[in-house]
Amino acid sequence: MLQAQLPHPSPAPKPSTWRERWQAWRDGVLTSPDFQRRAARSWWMRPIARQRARGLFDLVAGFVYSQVLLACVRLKVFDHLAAGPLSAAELQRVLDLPAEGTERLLAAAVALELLERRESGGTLRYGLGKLGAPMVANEAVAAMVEHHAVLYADLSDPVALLRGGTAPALSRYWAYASAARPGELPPEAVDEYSALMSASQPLVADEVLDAYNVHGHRCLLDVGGGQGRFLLAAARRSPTLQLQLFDLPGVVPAAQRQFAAAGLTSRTQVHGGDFTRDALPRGADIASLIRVIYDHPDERAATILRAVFEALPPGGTLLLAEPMAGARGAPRMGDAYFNFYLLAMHGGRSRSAADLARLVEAAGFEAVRELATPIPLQVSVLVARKPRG
Ligand SMILES: C[S@@+](CC[C@H](N)C(=O)[O-])C[C@H]1O[C@@H](n2cnc3c(N)ncnc32)[C@H](O)[C@@H]1O
Repeated sequence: MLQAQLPHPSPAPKPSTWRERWQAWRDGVLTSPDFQRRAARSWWMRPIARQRARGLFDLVAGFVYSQVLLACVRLKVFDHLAAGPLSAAELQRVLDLPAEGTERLLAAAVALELLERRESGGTLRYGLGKLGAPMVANEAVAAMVEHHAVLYADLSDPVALLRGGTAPALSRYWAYASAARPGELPPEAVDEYSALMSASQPLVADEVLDAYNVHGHRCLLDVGGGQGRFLLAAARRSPTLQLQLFDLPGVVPAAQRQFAAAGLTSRTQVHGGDFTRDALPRGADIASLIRVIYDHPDERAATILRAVFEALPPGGTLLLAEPMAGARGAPRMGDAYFNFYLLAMHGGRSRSAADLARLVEAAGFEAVRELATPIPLQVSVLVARKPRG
């Protein structure tokens, strides 16, 4: 029905260059059912045809795969197998599932390489697969997997989301993203996302701190530092480093509790405020923005970067880390995943390292460079300097 209301696109312009003519010919060939049938039957084209069919099927079935992982996380399947493989009957008992549900889950998890079938002495057991093994006691990924229930609910009508005008649950979850005055949000509005960020911070902190050595610095200001997990990791690397955290007032009590529990209160200053309105604390020679800028549209991102610039002394260092579009080996992460996630969240943008470098330079920084991280899918890093003169 809706289809009938869509305007017809105007006819495409005739291809004029050799490249456009070749692309038009290729589109015609690849969309032809006759070609697809012949490709699947030809011995030399079959591997390509199968690979494409598999790729397309994976896109169609992606949600099911995610839910298999969610079931494994909720049932703590990976943790149950951490001590060694178990039979289906043993797993059925610990998972408290009916026999058929157990068999189906195990078959799906094996197909997705989360688990592995292992036979020995005529007994079939299930052990950790190559994708399941890193999930053992992995609080960070488990928290993200659980969190995706909110995102997937918002994505149930992706066209409505793209058209705007919906009220995605994710934008309520990240209360600051659409609040007129985020500085007035109470702890109840920020606690849930802050706990998620804190739980997932181990995916990021070591990558960033391996890429950039904070040892030579005196004081690190983490802007939008949440509950302080990144600063705690930095403090472990550099025992003399002074720590400053700036985040919304609602986040401050939880951050203070974390520093007190780690015995770091005397090395730490925690400041509450709104980085789009308030000045940031002075005194640090390095400031970090970890998973902060991608939450915000360009104008607000520029305001935050200028606030950081103002807070640093001449020669001060900016450390900016977040997942970036176009990251090496992870083309889908920025342009597909974060692009839609940030749309549902409201107003953020997945940016490439080059886009971020332009924003950083526009705020006044110089000598912007990208540092290599082992897993750019998780985080990429830029460093820049405030001019000395
Ligand atoms: C995506 S979280 C990242 C938290 C932390 N840096 C990390 O990587 O775990 C963004 C952080 O920015 C903070 N934030 C958002 N808007 C803010 C504002 N206007 N002023 C100060 N902090 C803000 C949030 O409270 C949150 O802690």
